[in-house]
Amino acid sequence: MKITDIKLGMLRVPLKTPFKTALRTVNQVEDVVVVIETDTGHKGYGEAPPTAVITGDTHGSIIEAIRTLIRPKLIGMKVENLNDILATISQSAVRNSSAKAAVEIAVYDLFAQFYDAPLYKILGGGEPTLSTDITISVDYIDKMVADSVVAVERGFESLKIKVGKDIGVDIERVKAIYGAVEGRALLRLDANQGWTPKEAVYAIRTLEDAGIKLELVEQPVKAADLAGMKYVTERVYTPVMADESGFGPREVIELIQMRAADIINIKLMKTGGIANAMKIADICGVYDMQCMIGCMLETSISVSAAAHLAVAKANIITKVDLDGPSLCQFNPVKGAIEFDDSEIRISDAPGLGITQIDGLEMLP
Ligand SMILES: C[C@H](N)C(=O)N[C@H](CCC(=O)O)C(=O)O
Ligand SMILES: [Mg+2]
Repeated sequence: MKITDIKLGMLRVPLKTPFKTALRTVNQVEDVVVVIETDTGHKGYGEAPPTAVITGDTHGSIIEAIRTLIRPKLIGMKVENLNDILATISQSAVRNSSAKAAVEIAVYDLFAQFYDAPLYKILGGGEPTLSTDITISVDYIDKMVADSVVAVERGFESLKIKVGKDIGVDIERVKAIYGAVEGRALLRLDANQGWTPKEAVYAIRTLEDAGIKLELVEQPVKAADLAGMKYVTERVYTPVMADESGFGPREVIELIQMRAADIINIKLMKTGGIANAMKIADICGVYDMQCMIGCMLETSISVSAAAHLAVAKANIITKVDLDGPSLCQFNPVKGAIEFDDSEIRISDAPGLGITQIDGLEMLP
């Protein structure tokens, strides 16, 4: 199965409600879609969101990297020579992790189709179901409480509460939400780098002292401040999870060796795709460290790849934050994965199982 072309498109889907974090506010998913064509007629799909505040990637940088640095090298390569293709993508440029992830996901989609098996079986097997949390955007306290109650009533058992805007209000936000949903859902906080190390320790200890049990706190301090991550991790009982601080395997090894986090959030858009994500899961397995599988603002194209990976590594990837498609007003992707509120069911069709993408605008 030879790669004959790599085409790009744009997929736009409005969100149900604005997505607000300490880093940004977004109203719609607007992602670059990769379609890899082959001489057998099979197509592989991938997706890259422009999360400039986290990955540095924009629409322009994603499109340019794929068109000029990756596409010319991949055309003519055989899908069954997966490791050659992975090395070629990885060596095509430094960084550009979202562009690399989108292409790699499409290649894995084809590789699994070549063997006529769903991707998770190629990655190691497992049960094709997952349960995800849902994000509660940082907002006025009353709005966050109302959103949390609705999410719990829809059956979500884990809520990812965005904080990191103002330490005093953040503490009140979490207390109010905990009071409203206590015993009905686990609370994960994500500060998206919004606190200083001292603020983070103060906030988490204040919540712990108030008897509030948090499942974890994600990325309390600036991404590059590993000493700050360690400072917080050492001083609180609540597990601290690294997100923006850990992109690839090397950074994760550093985080582990420094003991700067208790959990790692693996996202394909940070790792540059599935191969590095598997390496990170294996590294964490060696150190008995748990992982979360996370996503950016993505539809079911790339979220389905993350879901396949998660079920294949379910012994290490024990936490799931794959709510991108749930935040969208509609699902433009047919096949792949089915969402029933918190429950995700992976298709048993070959590859990612994508059969149709509505509203995909191909780029010239
Ligand atoms: C969508 C997912 N639940 C999430 O919260 N991801 C964010 C980053 C997403 C973004 O800003 O696009 C995270 O874990 O920090
Ligand atoms: Mg995060």
